[in-house]
Amino acid sequence: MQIFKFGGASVKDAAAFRNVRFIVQNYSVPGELLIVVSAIGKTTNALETIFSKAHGNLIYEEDLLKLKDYHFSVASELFSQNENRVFQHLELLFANLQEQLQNLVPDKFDQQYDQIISFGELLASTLLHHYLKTENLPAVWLDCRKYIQTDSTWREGKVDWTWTEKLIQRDLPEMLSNGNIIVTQGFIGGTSNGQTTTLGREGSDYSAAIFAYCLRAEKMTIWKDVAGLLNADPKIFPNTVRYPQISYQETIEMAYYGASVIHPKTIKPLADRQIPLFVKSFLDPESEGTRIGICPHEKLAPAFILKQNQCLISFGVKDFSFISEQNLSTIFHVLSELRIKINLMQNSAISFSICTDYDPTRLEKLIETLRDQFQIQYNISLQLFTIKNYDSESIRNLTAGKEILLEQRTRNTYQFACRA
Ligand SMILES: Nc1ncnc2c1ncn2[C@@H]1O[C@H](COP(=O)(O)OP(=O)(O)O)[C@@H](O)[C@H]1O
Ligand SMILES: N[C@@H](CC(=O)OP(=O)(O)O)C(=O)O
Repeated sequence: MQIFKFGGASVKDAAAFRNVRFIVQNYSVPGELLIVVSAIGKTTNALETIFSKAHGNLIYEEDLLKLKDYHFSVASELFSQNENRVFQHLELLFANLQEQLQNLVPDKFDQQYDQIISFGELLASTLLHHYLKTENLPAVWLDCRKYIQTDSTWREGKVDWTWTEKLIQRDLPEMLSNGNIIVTQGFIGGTSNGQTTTLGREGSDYSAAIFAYCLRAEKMTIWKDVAGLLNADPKIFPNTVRYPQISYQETIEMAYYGASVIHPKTIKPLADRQIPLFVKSFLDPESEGTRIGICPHEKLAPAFILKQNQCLISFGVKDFSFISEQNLSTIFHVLSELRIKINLMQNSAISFSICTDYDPTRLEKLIETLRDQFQIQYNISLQLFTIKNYDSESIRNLTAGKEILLEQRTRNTYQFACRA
């Protein structure tokens, strides 16, 4: 059996849904397919805006209506009005969403975030399930919150692998053996007491990998708007090249450094069970794409990765002592408590610097906690560039004209933070 994952871009309108149906019909067999789908288009961003407005007691009704219109306009193009079960389902979901938005309480921000933001995937999977059925495909809708079990680390639920695998193995092989195509949600999971969690933004690739792992799938395909895994994001860098095949190791590093085409957590479950991952274009499904798996280490074209909106923080010692392991341990402890992830770090005799994603709330807490012990300085609005498998020409071309604040080079990887 295999797993298909369709992201927001591949289900952004009615034509995109028709294309998904074409791919399902032509590249899979009923009884051997589980589909993971993300929220349509930019729905998750829209839900984040609605949630933060509702939480701040601001007017959000217009945004909610726009989101509802978007879903109903896609539905109206796909379904005739008299075939109304899908419309009822969408109405119910929006009524539920509205009710939850009206009952937010001031604390529990992250917990409530998950309950609200998860509606995107519930809506998208409802649309896709009904649409495939209308097209005479044997689709069944699966509530993945009953299968992907997580702890209650809101916004980044940690998967309970043993329990998740047990539940999936208990029910899904039988559902598939009855000839069904399972349609489920990406990005979301559930706790043992029935609360919804999310797995981290852009986490649907990871959801698909969880299902692939637990079902010991033969392969998994993520359908994207690009020709495969390229050596850079074509929206940012000109003249990209596609990797026809690439190892898990190389891919996991690219994802870690910020290649947003694959969620960084996706690779490990697949590599653990040696399940190949295909990145293919939903715009040109016949084309070869990229195969990620066990493969010989060839010399790869340099890969260019850009992380935007970075913050460079420097911790200086206040007396004339050096940065010690004791200091570092204090800093790391606070970073871990605040869930601040380090993208790059470097120390000198009297200071320690890190580059992280800019999050004003977390930064404020960090400074508040450590200001008595360290002199803290920071710069925001920075870019972090990484070149994997660099050569001197790629470094020269990329750094030209940039004001570099921090740089680092290992045998295979060159990184620098600079002003945007
Ligand atoms: N190395 C890369 N190769 C291909 N695409 C990349 C790469 N790095 C970033 N991207 C971007 O990833 C996008 C696809 O990922 P994403 O938007 O998350 O898809 P979806 O939300 O549909 O799953 C591409 O449109 C491209 O702009
Ligand atoms: N909808 C979620 C999860 C996701 O992975 O979406 P996509 O597959 O469109 O990147 C998000 O936008 O974060």
